[in-house]
Amino acid sequence: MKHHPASPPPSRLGAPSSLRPVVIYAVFAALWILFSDQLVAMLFQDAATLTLVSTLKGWLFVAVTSLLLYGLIYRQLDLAAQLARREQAALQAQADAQRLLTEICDNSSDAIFAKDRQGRYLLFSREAGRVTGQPVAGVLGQDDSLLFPAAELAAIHANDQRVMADNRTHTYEETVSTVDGKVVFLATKGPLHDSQGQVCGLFGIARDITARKALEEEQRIAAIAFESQEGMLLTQADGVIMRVNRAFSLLTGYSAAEVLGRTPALLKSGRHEPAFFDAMWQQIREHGYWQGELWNRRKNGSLFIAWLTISAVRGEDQQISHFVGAFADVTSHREAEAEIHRLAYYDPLTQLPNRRLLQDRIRQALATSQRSRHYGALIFLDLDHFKNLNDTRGHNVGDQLLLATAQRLQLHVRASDSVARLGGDEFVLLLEDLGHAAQEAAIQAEQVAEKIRTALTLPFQLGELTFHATASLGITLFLGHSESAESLLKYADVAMYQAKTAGRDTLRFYDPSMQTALEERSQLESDLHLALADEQLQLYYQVQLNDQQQLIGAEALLRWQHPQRGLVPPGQFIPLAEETGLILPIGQWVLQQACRQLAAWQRAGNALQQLSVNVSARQFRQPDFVAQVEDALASSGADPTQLMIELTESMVLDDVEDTLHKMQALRRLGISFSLDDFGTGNSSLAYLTRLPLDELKIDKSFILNLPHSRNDAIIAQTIIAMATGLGLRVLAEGVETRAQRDFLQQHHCQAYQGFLFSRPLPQAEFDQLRQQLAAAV
Ligand SMILES: Nc1nc2c(ncn2[C@@H]2O[C@H](COP(=O)(O)O[C@H]3[C@@H](O)[C@H](n4cnc5c(=O)[nH]c(N)nc54)O[C@@H]3COP(=O)(O)O)[C@@H](O)[C@H]2O)c(=O)[nH]1
Repeated sequence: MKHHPASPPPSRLGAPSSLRPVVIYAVFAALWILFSDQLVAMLFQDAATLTLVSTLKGWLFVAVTSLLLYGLIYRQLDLAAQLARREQAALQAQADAQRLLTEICDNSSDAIFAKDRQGRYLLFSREAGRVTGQPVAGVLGQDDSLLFPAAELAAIHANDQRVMADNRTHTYEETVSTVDGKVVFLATKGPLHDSQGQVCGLFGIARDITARKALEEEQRIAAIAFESQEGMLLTQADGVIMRVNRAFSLLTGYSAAEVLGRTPALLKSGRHEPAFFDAMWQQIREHGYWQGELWNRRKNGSLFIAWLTISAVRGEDQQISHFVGAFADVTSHREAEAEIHRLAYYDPLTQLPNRRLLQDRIRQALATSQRSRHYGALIFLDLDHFKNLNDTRGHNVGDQLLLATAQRLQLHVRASDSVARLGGDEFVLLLEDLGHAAQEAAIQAEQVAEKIRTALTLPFQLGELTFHATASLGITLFLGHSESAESLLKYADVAMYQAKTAGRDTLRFYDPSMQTALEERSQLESDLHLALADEQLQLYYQVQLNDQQQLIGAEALLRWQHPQRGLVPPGQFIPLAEETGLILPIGQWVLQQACRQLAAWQRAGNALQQLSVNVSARQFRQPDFVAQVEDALASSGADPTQLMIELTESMVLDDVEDTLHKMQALRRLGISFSLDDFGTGNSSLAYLTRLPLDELKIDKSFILNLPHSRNDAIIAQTIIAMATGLGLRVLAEGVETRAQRDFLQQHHCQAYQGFLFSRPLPQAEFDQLRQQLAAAV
């Protein structure tokens, strides 16, 4: 760049040009004085000298005048030259400034531009041309529609207008499409003015801040992410905590100030071995990452399970510079999962494995047995008469027995064996590793089963109740995969039923023939469901006589007229009905039918003195049993005094208070009571005196061997004496022979029932018998 000095060039005369005319005139004046005529005349007397002086004076005048003229002309010429030089310098400065501007524009990494009021480009820098992909020359005089899509023009235009309207500089972020894609510019735009100071356009300097914006966005997202729901902590490479988020404080109870400068070791729960952390850090060092669950301790000491991710952050030198930890409290998830697992695989009452888990364990045991060729065994256990306890004492007491049973079972198996509860009173034991030989395995399984059977006979203390339980057990052996888990369970179940059939409180091994019996039982059960609806049930009547052979009443006995099997005796289906709960509708039907028959006889003028009806424990324990009886009497119109309800000793003893309460209520209606099967239970004189009984029935097992059996004879006599003493009528059932009847009569038995007089008969035949008996009197 050239330098243009502001001062003019030095004078050739050696003096400043402004002094030059003064000097000239000063010299002239001096010389003029010197050569004045008077002075010359005074100084020089001769003419020649005077002429010479006069001539010199003339020449001097000419020289001075010429010099003066020359000075004037020179001065004018010098001024013109100066002016020309100044103009030249100004033009040069202008050109320099233009070139400077162009150079700045073209070398700037920012896009620089200027537009007129109409938005036409006046200036467009090289960078502006590059990003828009347009030649600079082609853009000048054009507006933005040449450069940007229509959708982007409005914002640019609005910004431009604002700058011009405000007449001041503004900075905008403008996002436009360029050859580099969408680019965010930080555009500084200011007004341009014309010579009158009017806004005539605008200039702009636009800087590409796309990368910076992206970085800012990343940082913003990272900041949001850091403040997420997950606990976050950032540590130095040495583990010292540098930063934690709010969720960290919420989850751990530690404020940021409390943990900064410390290490995450302050969260240690003490539940993990050092090896756990060694493995964790080794993985982070090798893979830069670890994810998993660990127990942590909050500030308040409580523990929680954290699902933790640790990521190593490496610097440019690839060395770990930081660690980022993110964790969520998954304690409730894990608890819920554990609860779901517990519910899915464990019995909620006893916490023993349930059927699902047992089946799984059996499958595993089969696989183990397949490999080892060692036998295993399944023992299926069912408590005897558990339903009675449940029905009579309530579910709470029943549950206590199940819990106590579960505990005893666990005491008598090895840790490697499994005890499961399938439901109700059914338990299964899975024994493994019983040796190579079947016989040896059977002996071992039997020993365990026997030990358990014996253990269960020891009294259970259920609250205030001392309870004696027994159980029936079925055993099946297995070796390898010869049978499926389901089949084995079925076999053990079948064997258990065999044990029940054999009189309970015993054990049986599985025999394939048992399966048939089980299937029959299950068929019977489904048939029984239909029996009521299809009116296959009937009441038979068995006469009861006094010692004068006179009819004093009858017992209603249930029969099932099965379409294929014929007449099914109650001994075969009443226990099944009790187990399935069908006894409730069946028992209700019996009551109603008995009352209807009593009323029919009454209406026919053939009233029966008394009709005994059997009631099951489950039926009697129903809270609305009294109402059911009332309903049967009311709907039939039967006389309550003709109805006698037979209860058993065990029923009465199960809950004496409830029994008493119901008996008293029924007694108020006029109903009488007979105590059935007397002598077979825990005969207790104490309760006999408390209950509103009318009759004792000596169980037929004591009659069967009379009069020969001395024991039975004594028992029968005692019962008769006791009943008489209590003012109760005594009835002997199962009287089949005259000898029995005679013996009983000798000992003052008052009433009799048995095949000697008649079998239970259908109503029509019973009516005929009654007529015959009446005629005989
Ligand atoms: N809950 C209900 N139980 C009922 C009902 N009907 C009957 N039962 C009970 O079923 C058991 C078997 O009854 P059943 O096969 O009818 O046997 C009764 C008589 O047939 C039988 N009996 C009568 N005389 C003799 C005899 O001389 N010898 C002999 N071997 N058996 C004889 O005794 C049974 C009557 O017993 P009990 O009821 O104890 O008086 C039985 O337990 C019935 O209770 C019902 O409707 N509901």
